[in-house]
Amino acid sequence: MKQYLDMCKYVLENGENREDRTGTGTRSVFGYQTRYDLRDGFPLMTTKKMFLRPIAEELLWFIKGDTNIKYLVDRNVKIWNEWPYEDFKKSPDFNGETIEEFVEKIKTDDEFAKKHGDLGPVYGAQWRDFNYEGVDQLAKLVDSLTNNPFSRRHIICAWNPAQVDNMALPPCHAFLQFYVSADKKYLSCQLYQRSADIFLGVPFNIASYALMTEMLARTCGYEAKEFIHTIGDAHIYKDHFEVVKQQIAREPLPKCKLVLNPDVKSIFDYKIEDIKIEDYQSHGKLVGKVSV
Ligand SMILES: Nc1nc(=O)c2c([nH]1)NC[C@@H]1CN(c3ccc(C(=O)N[C@@H](CCC(=O)O)C(=O)O)cc3)CN21
Ligand SMILES: O=c1ccn([C@H]2C[C@H](O)[C@@H](COP(=O)(O)O)O2)c(=O)[nH]1
Repeated sequence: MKQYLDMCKYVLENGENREDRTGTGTRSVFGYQTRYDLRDGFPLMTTKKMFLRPIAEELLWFIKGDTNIKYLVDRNVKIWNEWPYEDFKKSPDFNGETIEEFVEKIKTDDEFAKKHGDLGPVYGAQWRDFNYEGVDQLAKLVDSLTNNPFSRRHIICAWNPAQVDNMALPPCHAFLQFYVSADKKYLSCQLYQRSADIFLGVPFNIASYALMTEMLARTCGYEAKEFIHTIGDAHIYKDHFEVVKQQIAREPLPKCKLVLNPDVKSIFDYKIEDIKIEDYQSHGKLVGKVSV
């Protein structure tokens, strides 16, 4: 995906060096947009090795309306573990446990998971029960896509100013809008992401929303067309500069194919085994530290 590599280059060459909340330091550009055509393949990064499973599990977790990492931990998805662990370290229950011990306790002790595994009212809560007031944005979206295709209000908003201070991490991919083509054949999705970790987060975010667009398209009677990714603070962490340069030097390979179980008729019914990719070719893995 050349668009992604162009963005990496653009930020390295034109970004400003900035301090950031995590203390790592970034190079950053404000405002950047990329478009991915979903008709010619699925946009899973090919210039480093990726796995769709953690991305799909995280999306199913959002769709369920779940906000506790237990669901992810039980499925060996590690991407959210650091955040509740940081909170746990500050709690009176903390006894010097390592993150591995913390994760093991989440897996085996339900009471512990309930108390220390929740991220607060993050994505899942806002999507399915906005402000804990019963507003199911995802169900409303499915209804409007099905019954009012040309609406300009096909929106899901995860940014909730009233609850943002109670979240382990305020939403990054915050505002989503969908668009049905004039011939009612295609569905496109645009995401506004306020803050984007270009090396670690963005490849996840692109694949996640491309997958969600495909799932919505197929269950609402459309074909997925485009994913448009609009970013506010587009940044590369300083400790990712070298791996990003390595990645830019790699030639993108042909995109893989997404295979969704055609028997699933509702976005709420997908299970992990209904989601597969075929013909995925990639360069080798590239590793970078996550700034917490
Ligand atoms: N600094 C930062 N960057 C992020 O991308 C990010 C956050 N924080 N906080 C919340 C979530 C968690 N996300 C993450 C966290 C870790 C990986 C990561 O380590 N990815 C590895 C593979 C990990 C795996 O498959 O288990 C990678 O190579 O992409 C990716 C996204 C995205 N978000
Ligand atoms: O889906 C995600 C979630 C998070 N990120 C990145 C963007 C930033 O680097 C951090 C969040 O820090 P803030 O100080 O709250 O902006 O996580 C991402 O890229 N994608």
